[in-house]
Amino acid sequence: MLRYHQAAVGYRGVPVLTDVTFEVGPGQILVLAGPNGAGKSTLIKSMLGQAEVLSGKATIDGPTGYVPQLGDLDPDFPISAGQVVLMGRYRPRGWWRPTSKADRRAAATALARVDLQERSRVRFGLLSGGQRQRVLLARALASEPRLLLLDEPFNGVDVVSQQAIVGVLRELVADGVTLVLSTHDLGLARDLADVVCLVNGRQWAFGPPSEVLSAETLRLAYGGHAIDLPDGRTVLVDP
Ligand SMILES: Nc1ncnc2c1ncn2[C@@H]1O[C@H](COP(=O)(O)OP(=O)(O)OP(=O)(O)O)[C@@H](O)[C@H]1O
Repeated sequence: MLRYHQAAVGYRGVPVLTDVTFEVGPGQILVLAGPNGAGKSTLIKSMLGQAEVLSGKATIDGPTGYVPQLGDLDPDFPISAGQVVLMGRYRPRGWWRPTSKADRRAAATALARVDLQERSRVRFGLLSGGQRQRVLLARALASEPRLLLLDEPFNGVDVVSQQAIVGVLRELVADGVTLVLSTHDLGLARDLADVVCLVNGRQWAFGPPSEVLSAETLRLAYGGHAIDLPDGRTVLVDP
């Protein structure tokens, strides 16, 4: 479904993240973990063709859905929740064609799946952070992806929305959809991941969470900064 081999990714020829080697199969959850600025978003963007694969090899099997970071969007954009979700039909339909009944049905089903059907006409920017994130998830679902990429999906998200999102993600993997999810929350990484890719400028480890999220590997990858351990503690580690 998704395979990177000794890849370097970055922008305009300059690498941001190197030594990326991993493999994820259908119905698996890959968590990209690492501190702020580690290159997690860049790795996700490389899967979308929005960042460059500068060397090595990347194989991506679509169709691919994308849930961007909430902060990347302008909440003042005058568009309703339902219209945002309908945008997810651009690719399957062709953006130049008018929306069909089937598109509108698919969008309504996606919005219902994240439990926001009654908010369809509400302006996107008036929803809470958690609700906006669920709308963005619904937009990605409307495109019927087999590979779903989520960039920090729980940032600025309330507990109710986080639970709703996790519930949908678990249904998706049960249907064989592959998930790639970035987070700097190591507890969340441990809870959700089948496999974890730990990055910070380069890939430091890849494998099951029990191996990758060990204190020793984290110390190496984080290089002596404050880290949130998977058991909920935050510790300061010397460089
Ligand atoms: N479009 C871009 N062009 C050039 N450099 C960029 C671009 N976007 C990000 N970078 C740089 O790439 C590095 C990694 O950023 P990235 O957003 O991938 O990290 P991250 O792990 O997702 O961090 P965060 O958790 O803060 O989102 C940063 O130094 C950033 O300045």
